[in-house]
Amino acid sequence: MITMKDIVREGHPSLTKVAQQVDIPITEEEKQLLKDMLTFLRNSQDEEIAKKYKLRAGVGLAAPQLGVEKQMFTVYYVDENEKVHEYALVNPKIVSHSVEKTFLPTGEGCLSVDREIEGYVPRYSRITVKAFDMDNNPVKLRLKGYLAIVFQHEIDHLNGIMFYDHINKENPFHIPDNAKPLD
Ligand SMILES: O=C(O)C[C@@H](Cc1ccccc1)[C@H](O)SCc1ccccc1
Ligand code: NI
Repeated sequence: MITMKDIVREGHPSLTKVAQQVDIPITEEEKQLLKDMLTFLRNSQDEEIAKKYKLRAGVGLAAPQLGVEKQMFTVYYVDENEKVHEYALVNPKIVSHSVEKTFLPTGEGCLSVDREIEGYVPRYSRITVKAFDMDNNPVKLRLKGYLAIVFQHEIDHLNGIMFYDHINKENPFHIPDNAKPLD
């Protein structure tokens, strides 16, 4: 079972490298890792399990955060309509995006960052992502809102980019002209 000790922290080289493309079809070992990563996210959002194993809540996890420099990530969260958004994807590419940007008014955090870093993280409001799922099927996803933000945070991890790399250094709370806070 993945716990916080398996998650690498700032300073670990995996977090600032471009991860390797994964050969398709993926191996059984890679498929099992994706399943284990999804289980971590579900566990991290379960009050009892998270308390028992001291897990920080997470809605996304990328393989480089486990020191595995492969283009793989998972997302798991339940939205306000109780809809489960669960993804385990390989070799994702943002193939198109809106000009318009958005940001979380509360800023972002990261399971690999053990400190609060304030400031707005501009993200594309809408993205189209092409990837492969864990059964080697090609997928094309059109995303907006919070899910689009989570995907961009995770895909950044596959390219060695941390959320704070997007924060304006002169004014962390600078709002770009074409950006609107996520409602
Ligand atoms: O470190 C990670 O990649 C997981 C992040 C992903 C994330 C952070 C900010 C904005 C979008 C995605 C964690 O989920 S941060 C902790 C968290 C937990 C529940 C809800 C929101 C953020
Ligand atoms: Ni992160």
